[in-house]
Amino acid sequence: MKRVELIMNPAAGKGQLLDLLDTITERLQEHIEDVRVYQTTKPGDGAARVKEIGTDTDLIIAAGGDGTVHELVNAVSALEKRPVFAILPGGTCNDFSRALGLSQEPLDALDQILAMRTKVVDVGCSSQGRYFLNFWGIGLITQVSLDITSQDKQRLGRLAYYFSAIQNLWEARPFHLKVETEEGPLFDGKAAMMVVGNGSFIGGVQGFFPQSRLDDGHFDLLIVKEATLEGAWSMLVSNMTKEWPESENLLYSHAASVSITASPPQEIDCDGEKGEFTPVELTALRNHLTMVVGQMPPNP
Ligand SMILES: Nc1ncnc2c1ncn2[C@@H]1O[C@H](COP(=O)(O)OP(=O)(O)OP(=O)(O)O)[C@@H](O)[C@H]1O
Repeated sequence: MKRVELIMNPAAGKGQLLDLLDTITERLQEHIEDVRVYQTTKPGDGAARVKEIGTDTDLIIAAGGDGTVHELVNAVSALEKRPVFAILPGGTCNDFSRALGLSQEPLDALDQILAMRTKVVDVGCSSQGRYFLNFWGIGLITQVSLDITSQDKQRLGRLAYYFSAIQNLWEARPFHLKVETEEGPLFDGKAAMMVVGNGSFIGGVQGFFPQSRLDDGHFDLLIVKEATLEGAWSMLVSNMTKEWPESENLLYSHAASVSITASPPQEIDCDGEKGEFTPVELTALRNHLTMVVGQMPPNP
């Protein structure tokens, strides 16, 4: 490993990575010949930096929260020849870094990065031109995250997501959902939420897809027909037991590609980014990125 580019969002989290930047840079320089550090100043900066350096680096380290990782993954995934990609977690949830078994302590995660154990992982891709590592969702999941302000996140951290989820259960706005996969029609009916998982963590927990694999070329699909406490409870239990939740109200499946339409059109939450609407087609790009891992649990 000769050339490393650390791209850091100094505004992520509570600025915890910025406080450690000197230590992080020194440690990298002890092990790597050519270390370049780039601090973003606004959204879009990190992606522009990736385009600028292109393949002129062996490793890109995305230092920040899920928003920073999402922006950089979108830039790196679009490259023909992609450098190894690592995450230095510095946000509230840090979902994909958890799925990769990386420590949530930045300096411990840095040691794991320097150990350079890697794994090829799938990346989700939408017909709207967006790549994603963690999840794509509509319905309740979008409502939950729309209701969380950045002050809530600063104050309550991951708890903000739980409070918002409980609040939104009572206000779920059902819609008509039609889903087809490469195997044919999967669902046509009333739904409160659909989540397509690439990684196993969403909002810092493994409640939706406890047995997900990162390299099987398939998404995990979850359709919640009605938002009920019973469904929420079975997901909570599955988070603890790591078994699939069982409920007539929930439909689980796997697919390599999926086509989704909703009426009325639904606002999408894709790895925490909002603003796009259904209809959409999603494809799991098998083994699209090589990523640095920490302690990975054995495959289910
Ligand atoms: N210097 C900057 N100032 C403000 N925003 C920035 C800057 N650099 C990048 N951004 C944008 O900030 C957004 C949020 O970043 P990120 O998600 O990493 O932090 P966070 O919101 O604190 O973490 P989390 O999402 O895990 O709570 C990203 O979409 C990113 O594009």
